[in-house]
Amino acid sequence: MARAALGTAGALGSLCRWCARRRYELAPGAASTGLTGLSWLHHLDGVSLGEHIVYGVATAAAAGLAAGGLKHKHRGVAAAGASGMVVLADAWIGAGLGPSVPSLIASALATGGAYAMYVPWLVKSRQQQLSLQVKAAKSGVTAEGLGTNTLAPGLTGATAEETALLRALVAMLSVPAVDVTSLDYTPFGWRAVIVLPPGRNTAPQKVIARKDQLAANLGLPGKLRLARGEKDNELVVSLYESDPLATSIPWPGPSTRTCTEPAVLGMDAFGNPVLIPLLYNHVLIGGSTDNGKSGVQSVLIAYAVACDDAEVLLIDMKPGAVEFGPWRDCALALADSPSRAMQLLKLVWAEVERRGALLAELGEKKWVPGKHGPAWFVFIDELAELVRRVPQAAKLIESLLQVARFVGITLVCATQSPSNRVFGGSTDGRQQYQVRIGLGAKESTTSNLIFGPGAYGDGWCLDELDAPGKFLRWDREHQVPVEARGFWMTDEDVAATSHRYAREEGESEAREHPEPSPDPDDDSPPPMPPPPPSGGPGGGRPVLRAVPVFPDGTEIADERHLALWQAVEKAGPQGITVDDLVALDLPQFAARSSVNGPLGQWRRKGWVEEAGKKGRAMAYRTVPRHAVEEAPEAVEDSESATVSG
Ligand SMILES: Nc1ncnc2c1ncn2[C@@H]1O[C@H](COP(=O)(O)OP(=O)(O)OP(=O)(O)O)[C@@H](O)[C@H]1O
Repeated sequence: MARAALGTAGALGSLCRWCARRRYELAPGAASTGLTGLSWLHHLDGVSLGEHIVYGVATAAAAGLAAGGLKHKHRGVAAAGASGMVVLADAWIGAGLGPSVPSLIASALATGGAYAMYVPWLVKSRQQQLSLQVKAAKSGVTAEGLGTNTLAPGLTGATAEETALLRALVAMLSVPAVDVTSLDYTPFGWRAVIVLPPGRNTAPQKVIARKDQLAANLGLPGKLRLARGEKDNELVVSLYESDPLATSIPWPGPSTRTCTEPAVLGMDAFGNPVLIPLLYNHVLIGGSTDNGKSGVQSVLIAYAVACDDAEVLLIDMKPGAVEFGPWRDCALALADSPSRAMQLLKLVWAEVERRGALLAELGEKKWVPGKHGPAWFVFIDELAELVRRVPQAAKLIESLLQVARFVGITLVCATQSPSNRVFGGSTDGRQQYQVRIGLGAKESTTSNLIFGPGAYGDGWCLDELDAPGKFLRWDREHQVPVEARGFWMTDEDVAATSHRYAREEGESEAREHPEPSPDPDDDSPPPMPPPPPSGGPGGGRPVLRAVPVFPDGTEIADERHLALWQAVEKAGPQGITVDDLVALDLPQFAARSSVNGPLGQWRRKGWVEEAGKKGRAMAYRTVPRHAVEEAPEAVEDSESATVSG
């Protein structure tokens, strides 16, 4: 009830503001309608014969005046007489007949006539006053110096803020704005949408680039924010008089138990909750260090673990998984090193294939959590670090981004330094992220890399976010930047949530994973889904194997190198020759030259040594690990060294 009343009051307020803004355009229509209304009132009161005679005489006099004006070619007198005649006739008909079709026709004719005369005058007068103002501005005379009454009516808005904005814009562009389509008062100040005029330097991006000038022209206290509106000629102007997001907003707890509803990430400056539809939408989170990326991810993880129809898989590239470690107990899998990350990604890929095959069997197009099985949310912290350390992960992630959505698998990737390499190299993987969240970052390039080329110029300015956890969100339905702040989860919140949604000890089954029910009319056995990958639904928590490492502790992320390394290790103390390694026909090592590359590097690092001659060729063996620990620091060398055979 109270909400309906508030809504009605808001709508009324908007209507009044619109009328005030358009008062010059509405004036003739309002006058004519008012006159007709009064004449109907007169009708209700009863019109005497004497009054009819007065109406008649006045109308005839006005007609006489118009005729006289025409006869003596006096345009002014003719126009005044004609208008008077129309207006008086309208009033007479209204008073005589009351609310009726003839009265409405007379009123419409009077209104039309009034506009026919008024519009050319209004346009001319606005042009004159504008040119006067521009001339005055050029010769250094202030608007006030001209006198308030000479200010162009087109530059006087419905409110003081609107007027200030229109004048600040015309002082900068020398052309008035076409329209102010909305001006709303918000918890932080006000926000207006302006339609900019055509011209050489009047595009929103050009105005945004001159924000400081506009702020100076405006001369109002507060912080000015500009952004491109939904249309190419729209500018969104926000004046933050206060900052409703200045203090952190405590996390209110999980909002839902199903991932078919969106996650609530925080609040925006208008006081609205920021809803992130995580299901079927990959999310990219970017921003420089200590600006709240992990905080945002924590809120999203908390949402996902609370959902009965979702599973969480985590990849944390920070040593020791400091960010995601606390969520270990409620995650289906946690990878804390490059090789484990790769295994986890492969596991996810296998699951994508399994789900795809299952959907094909069922003849369905989309994975529905709860019906087909749980949605998977794969969170990756420090995406750039993952791609740097495991380059082949980029391609796999790109493939997942392209196909995983419709099988209910969503990637949520956070990175400090988004770059094309992070997005999979040549192709623009960024486009696969349907939701993008930008946290504070000093460089404009970060804005462009997260939100797309030119975003900074359109107002997606991450350098203006002045507190950790503040962000701008972009998705299909939010194309205009609005400052928001993520909920803040304390360590205690994380620990309590992780404990509350922890998976049972030894839980073998993941979430319920329904199979299609057989068709009673169909004798053939129901389609069997392909076997799940190790772990995951039906297989419980996946086990990420022990990580194979080189003697210096770095992981052997490349599988082909791993096979070669294992072949040398397997040969034992007597070693193996290059020809024997080639004879093993390992992938990518079918020629001496390809074996020589890594073998040479390992020798230079002191991991592999000569084991003596076998026939005419030198055999090689791995150096015992304790010996390697004492070996001098390895020299990074991308060039392959040749090993003699
Ligand atoms: N939503 C928030 N509200 C208030 N303060 C926050 C919020 N998010 C983060 N912070 C503050 O900022 C600090 C850094 O946050 P966080 O660790 O999430 O940043 P980050 O961008 O992930 O950093 P890094 O790149 O080092 O991982 C936190 O310790 C906290 O004090």
